[in-house]
Amino acid sequence: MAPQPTTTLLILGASGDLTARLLLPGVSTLLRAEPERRLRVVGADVRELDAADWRGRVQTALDAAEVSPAAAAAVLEHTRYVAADATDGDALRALIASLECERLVIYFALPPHVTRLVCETLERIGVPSGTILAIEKPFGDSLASARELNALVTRIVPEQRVFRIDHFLGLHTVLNLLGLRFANRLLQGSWDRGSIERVEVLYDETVTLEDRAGYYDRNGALRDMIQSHLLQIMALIAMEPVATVGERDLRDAVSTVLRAARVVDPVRHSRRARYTAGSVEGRPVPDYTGEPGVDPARGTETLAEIEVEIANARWAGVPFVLRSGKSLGGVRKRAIVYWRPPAHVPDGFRGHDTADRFVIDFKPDGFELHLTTNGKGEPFTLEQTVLRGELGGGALLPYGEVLGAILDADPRLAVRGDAAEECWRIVEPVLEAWRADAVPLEEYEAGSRGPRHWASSGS
Ligand SMILES: O=C1O[C@H](COP(=O)(O)O)[C@@H](O)[C@H](O)[C@H]1O
Repeated sequence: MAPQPTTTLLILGASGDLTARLLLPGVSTLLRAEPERRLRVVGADVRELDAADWRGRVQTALDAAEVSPAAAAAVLEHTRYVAADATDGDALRALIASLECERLVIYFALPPHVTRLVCETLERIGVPSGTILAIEKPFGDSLASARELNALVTRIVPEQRVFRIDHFLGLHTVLNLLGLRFANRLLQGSWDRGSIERVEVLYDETVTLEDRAGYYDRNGALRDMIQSHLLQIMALIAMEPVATVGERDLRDAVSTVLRAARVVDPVRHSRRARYTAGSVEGRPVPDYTGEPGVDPARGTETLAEIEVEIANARWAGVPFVLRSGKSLGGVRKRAIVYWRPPAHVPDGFRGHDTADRFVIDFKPDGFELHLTTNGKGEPFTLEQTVLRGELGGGALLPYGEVLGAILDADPRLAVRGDAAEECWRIVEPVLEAWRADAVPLEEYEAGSRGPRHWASSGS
């Protein structure tokens, strides 16, 4: 087999938190699992960063992942950091020329408005043939901006070489949804409106802003989590069976189901809230509006919920509730599929009142099947038995999984342009209703489960 070309991973925005916290560790787990990969890592950002500081960051990630000495040495030999403003055409041209690379991946670890400026620059100066663009979420900040960005990036490289990154798509449980849904008969037979009453995708976090107010306060929970990650998860739960797990089949099926999805009444079917002072896991948490970097006038929500309807023969009438928030009292990162009650439970049984459900846990990976069964001892008393299973996690961190796919030019784990637009199309009416103040911005105490009257605060 011909040797693979060396890929240069050029990280724009490399001095930021995302690179140190997620990208470099992701690259490192990839190199631990596949030390034969020929990869050069170059960081660039407007901020000056000492060469030793950058090398130290790379080395720390390689050491933490226990990458083999030979593979780590190969990366460290060539890695470097360049202080450059990538929105400046001359600076970016010089940076790309200095890479002398066989194959280039440009990774945008940048806020959406800077990503757009850099893409405009790339359109002017051009990129080496075969270049891949890997763009972090959120992809744009509205339907209109996502459309413009799609048009822009596909003037630089073809769609197949645009990787809209969503690290959730590298989560094993999320990928395992495909096996769970399509490779066993048990679930396939009851995966539709005839059997399922409601689906919830919940992503409750205990973390607060983690020094990301600059990004988060401009976006809020709906844009940060629901518009991207949770709608993608919903699509995998709801999509039609595919003939193959090939890129075209998978991404077509995701887009098709997203096209059928909508928030029927954005005022009745959305909620927003932000946290007030409280305590999370023993840590005091200040009022959101008092967090450093937050502009209280923006009215940013830290907890959001929407109810989506999928208008097709499989799902019509089944609510898909998507919720995510920060500074909550407990972590819930799961999807819950509630089955309808049986058509008839024989008279004489007692204790049958909890819906049977299938719970898919994203962190840690696993699932639970809650089934109504006969109680222990007393034969005519019903209770719920929980069957638990682990879902195979992989050797890679989600970012490693996603980066591996980028380096292999396999777009299955990336969001296609039309799907990115559909996600914005779904949330846009909600954003509009919120802008018009048609939905009140409620409050919840940090450390609680959210406003008490929200149904999703209890399940
Ligand atoms: O993309 C994001 O995801 C994280 C949650 O993902 P996890 O893998 O850490 O569970 C979220 O905290 C962050 O705000 C968001 O930007």
